[in-house]
Amino acid sequence: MNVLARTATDDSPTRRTEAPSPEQRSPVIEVRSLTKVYDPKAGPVLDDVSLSVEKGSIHGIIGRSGAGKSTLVRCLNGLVSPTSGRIFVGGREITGLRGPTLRAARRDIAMIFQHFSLLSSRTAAGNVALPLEIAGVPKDLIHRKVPELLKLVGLGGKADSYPVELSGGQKQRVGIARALALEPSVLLSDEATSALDPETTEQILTLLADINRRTGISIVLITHEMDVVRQIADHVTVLEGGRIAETGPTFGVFAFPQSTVARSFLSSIVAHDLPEEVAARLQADASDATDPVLRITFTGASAHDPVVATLVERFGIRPNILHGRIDYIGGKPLGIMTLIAQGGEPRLPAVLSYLQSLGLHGEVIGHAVRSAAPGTR
Ligand SMILES: Nc1ncnc2c1ncn2[C@@H]1O[C@H](COP(=O)(O)OP(=O)(O)OP(=O)(O)O)[C@@H](O)[C@H]1O
Repeated sequence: MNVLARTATDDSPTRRTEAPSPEQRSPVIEVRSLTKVYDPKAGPVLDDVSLSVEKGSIHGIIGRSGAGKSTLVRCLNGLVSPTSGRIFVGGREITGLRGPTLRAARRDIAMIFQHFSLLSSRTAAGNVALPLEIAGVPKDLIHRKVPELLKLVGLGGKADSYPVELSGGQKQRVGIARALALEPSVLLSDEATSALDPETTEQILTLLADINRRTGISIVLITHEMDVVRQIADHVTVLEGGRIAETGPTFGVFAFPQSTVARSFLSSIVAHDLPEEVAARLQADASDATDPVLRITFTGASAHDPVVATLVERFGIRPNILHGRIDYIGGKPLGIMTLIAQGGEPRLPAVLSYLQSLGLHGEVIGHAVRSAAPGTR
């Protein structure tokens, strides 16, 4: 990669739109059966984790607190030794490396942090120059590279500012420029936007997506926030209790989550929990006094079909819509709507096959006992 051959613009897109070339599809990181035990009495913190990060991709690793994300990232950059398993970066095994060979391998994996980790005694330019100085890059080259790196992250005018004179977003931009200085093939982002407000978070994510698109650098985003993954990651791995709950293209994982943990992350952006009053009337089995509660997931082009009108006209159902919203995951529309299909119990199989024929996912999440009180909406 040559980050210096490209410069950033202000109109950078937030999402990847270009399909990766066949060369890009090979893994830049491969983790095989990684297990980490700190304390045998506490059990493994990472338990038989295998995953692959494609070259040129933005791969989110999401999990709740304690899921093992930081341990995984520390194994990837060689700060923590796995108990067992193997890690390959750019086809080269890094597990077991020590001393100078480990340091050389780590140059190819740069990192940005939640609290930026800048030296307060150095200017923005001085911070970006640091890894180049440590690597013994000649001074004249450093003088040429540093301004280009600062320009790449949109900080061309802040070379002489000290960290205390910079906003959180600007500090993270310095952190990104410093991480890119040695032209690594992987950028690890460990909760890099967690200390930033939503607007600055979006700007930093836009910058990361732009750098990924321009330079082809692979980015691994460690986060506990679904919104971060949703905005820029093309692949996601969901960690839970040290194990992989799900992994795959972001849209597929969150449009059709298989695990409880992925579903709960989805709920955090597409709030589709039932109103309490309806939840209290919900039962698992149908009876003469119930109506089915349907959750319909709309994806892609199907998001534009007149489904609700068809439920009324063709199936004679009176839909009582409880919640509906279209959101965007990796730039693709994902709609989730929950409704009580009043009068729909007898026609349920026909309704579900109609939804399936449109490529929609219909799920009966329970059966609501009819309310005596008017207005369940
Ligand atoms: N150096 C260590 N020694 C012993 N236990 C550790 C160590 N580092 C982490 N752990 C334990 O490993 C588990 C996973 O921690 P880890 O920090 O990897 O999770 P995480 O998903 O990054 O959580 P968070 O989002 O809260 O940082 C926790 O139970 C933690 O207490």
